[in-house]
Amino acid sequence: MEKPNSSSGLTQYDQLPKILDGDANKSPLSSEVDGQTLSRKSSRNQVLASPGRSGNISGRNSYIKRGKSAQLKFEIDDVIGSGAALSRASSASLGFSFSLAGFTIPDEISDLSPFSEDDIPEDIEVGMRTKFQTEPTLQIYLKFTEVTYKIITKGVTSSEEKVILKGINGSVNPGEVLALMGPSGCGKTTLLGLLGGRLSDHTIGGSITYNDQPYSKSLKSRIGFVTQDDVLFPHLTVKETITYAALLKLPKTLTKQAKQKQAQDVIRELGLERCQDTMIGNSFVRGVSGGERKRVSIGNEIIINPSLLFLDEPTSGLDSTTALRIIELLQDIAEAEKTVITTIHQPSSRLFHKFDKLILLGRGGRLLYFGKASEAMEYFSSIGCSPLISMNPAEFLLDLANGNINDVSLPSQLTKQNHHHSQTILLTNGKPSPTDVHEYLVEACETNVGEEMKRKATSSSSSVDQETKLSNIDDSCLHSVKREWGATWIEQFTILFGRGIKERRHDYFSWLRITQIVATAVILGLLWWRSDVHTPKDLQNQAGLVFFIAVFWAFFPVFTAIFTFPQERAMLKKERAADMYKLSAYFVARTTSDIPLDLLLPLIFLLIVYFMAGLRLTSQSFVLTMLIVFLCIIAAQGLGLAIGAAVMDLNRATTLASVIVMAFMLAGGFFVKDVPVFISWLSYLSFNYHTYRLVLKVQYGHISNVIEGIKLDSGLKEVGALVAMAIIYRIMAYMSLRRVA
Ligand SMILES: Nc1ncnc2c1ncn2[C@@H]1O[C@H](COP(=O)(O)OP(=O)(O)OP(=O)(O)O)[C@@H](O)[C@H]1O
Repeated sequence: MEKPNSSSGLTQYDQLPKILDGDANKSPLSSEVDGQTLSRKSSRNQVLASPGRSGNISGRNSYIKRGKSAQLKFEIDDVIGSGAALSRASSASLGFSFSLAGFTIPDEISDLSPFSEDDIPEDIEVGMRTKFQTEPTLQIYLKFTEVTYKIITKGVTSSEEKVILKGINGSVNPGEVLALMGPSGCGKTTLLGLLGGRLSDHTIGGSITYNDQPYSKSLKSRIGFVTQDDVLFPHLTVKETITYAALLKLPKTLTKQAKQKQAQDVIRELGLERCQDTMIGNSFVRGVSGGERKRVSIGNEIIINPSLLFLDEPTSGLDSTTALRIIELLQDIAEAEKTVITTIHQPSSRLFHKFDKLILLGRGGRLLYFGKASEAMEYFSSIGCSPLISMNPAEFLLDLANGNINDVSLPSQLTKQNHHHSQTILLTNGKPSPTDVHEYLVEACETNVGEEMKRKATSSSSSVDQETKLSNIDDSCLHSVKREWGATWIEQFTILFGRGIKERRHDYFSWLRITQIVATAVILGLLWWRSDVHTPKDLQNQAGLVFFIAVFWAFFPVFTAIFTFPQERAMLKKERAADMYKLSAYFVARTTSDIPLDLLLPLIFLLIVYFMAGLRLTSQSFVLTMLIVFLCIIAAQGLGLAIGAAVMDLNRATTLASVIVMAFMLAGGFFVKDVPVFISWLSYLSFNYHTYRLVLKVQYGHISNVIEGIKLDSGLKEVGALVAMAIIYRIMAYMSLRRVA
């Protein structure tokens, strides 16, 4: 969308009365008609009339009611009055079809008389379309020139350089939606990541600027980045997800209530009210639909009112109607002067016409087109490439980018060139090879229009620069070095702690898990039913149970804790990239939020086993045994966390953990009484060893100082060792985590 009314400096709200008061010819709607194209705002008015899109612009409904008839009439007049302009119109919503011969207008549309008040669905009268994030935000224009990106893949003997992107130029202004299109593997996601500041290393070439300044960390809080896979907690509801994002991301100056209200506003704006109490879900848990999940991901990002919004294939896997809703949503967001950049795989014709600008990438990350989406077909036609049959423009462009030229007419010089070089160039049915076509398109883009594009990119950015200055928004904050956290450390900790408990309550209190613990406890209770320690043999028998308890409550937490960081890696990276919280706050919250839940199950376990098996029946012994088991769990959790954070891969982590845990168990003092000196250090590292000794002391310390060949002392050394393990393993886990986030 070209910037409407840029010189007027009016906000969209300010403009609305003008439009609706019938001054249609001077309205932004008409001012956006650029050459042969209809503006997005113009086409958006079609959407206004579609049922189901309600929102609230309280206080402005009177304008809307007054003007809607004129507005819609204006729209139809515009559409019918300009044949070429139809290419920009929201054709599908009116039932237009695109073909080589041009657009055809269905009879029922051409017969339309102007709309009357009665034609407007009720819900539109009530609320009209949602306005997005109308609070002023720093307008950012993004410009990139000659962007290149290489990766170096290291083999066993040599390393190889691979060019992912080469010579990419473009720009995008506030209020515009730029689509990145191209065949799979052409580098769309990579380009998006580069523009969004998500990729940074020395192999990046060219220049990427934000209001003519390079990327700085302070931009993080102004960028929303929606990844291709929705990174959301499956067990949180829609409302919880967006509210937690609001609490963590919105500035400290807002109260908790204000943040919650903002979350509720976003839920409403995104039309998620009906499913706000539904869990997000995943492949195991039934949750919201794919389209709703995508909207939640978008909501998570727009909650901060970002100036720049990046989206990686937001319509993938969605049906065409849902995909259309998502793209309309992006338009709504852009209209609030945000800069929106999205990759898109294979948009339908309807979707394609909704983008303002387009970048078409070819194989090897080469630029084939940058410009207005509505002018792409015209451009390719001007260089001699047109579809031979009726097809969706996006399909045609992707065919060209993929080298599929079966239904494409090509310029004569390309065919002639083949005749001259028939020895070297493969011909397919008299057509040039896809590689030649690709080269031709790249060269055409570079030589014929590359310079023009660069010039346009520069001129449009400077015009926005001018506007940005006019808007009186201080952009010095764009380049401040200091990070702005949305909450204090303590608040971050509290929010993350609460979120952790909510997300995992289902795991911990799943009936499966409780059944597992209760069943194990009952089996142990039955096997050691009312055991006593009257004889050394009985004592040896019961010591077996004590050792089992020490092993069981070490294995269990290690293998649970291993999953903690690898499972949340994507979420952690995403949230840290957005500077949502300090790593230390996340780490402490994440590791402590498991503790209450992890301590409840052993309590249930011990209550069953202790009394069934007839362990020492004094309240002091029970409490001490319980505390020792708790300490063992906390130490073992530390090891699990450290392994998970160091390896960050579940397969490798579980393999490593099983070896370590088995070694600790064998060195625990039950199986091998006299551990050889050269490996005796292993016993001191084993939490099983310390736990076993402590429980032996509590249970049988009153009988003898030597139990099962183990000399029992005060137990302080063992307690110290377990406490040290709990701390040291956690420090190791934190250090490992710093590498990845
Ligand atoms: N870290 C990496 N290591 C090796 N290859 C990489 C890396 N990152 C990207 N690539 C390669 O770069 C190319 C572009 O990847 P990218 O994900 O950007 O493509 P894409 O256009 O988004 O693909 P798709 O549409 O299938 O998602 C691919 O060939 C990919 O294999």
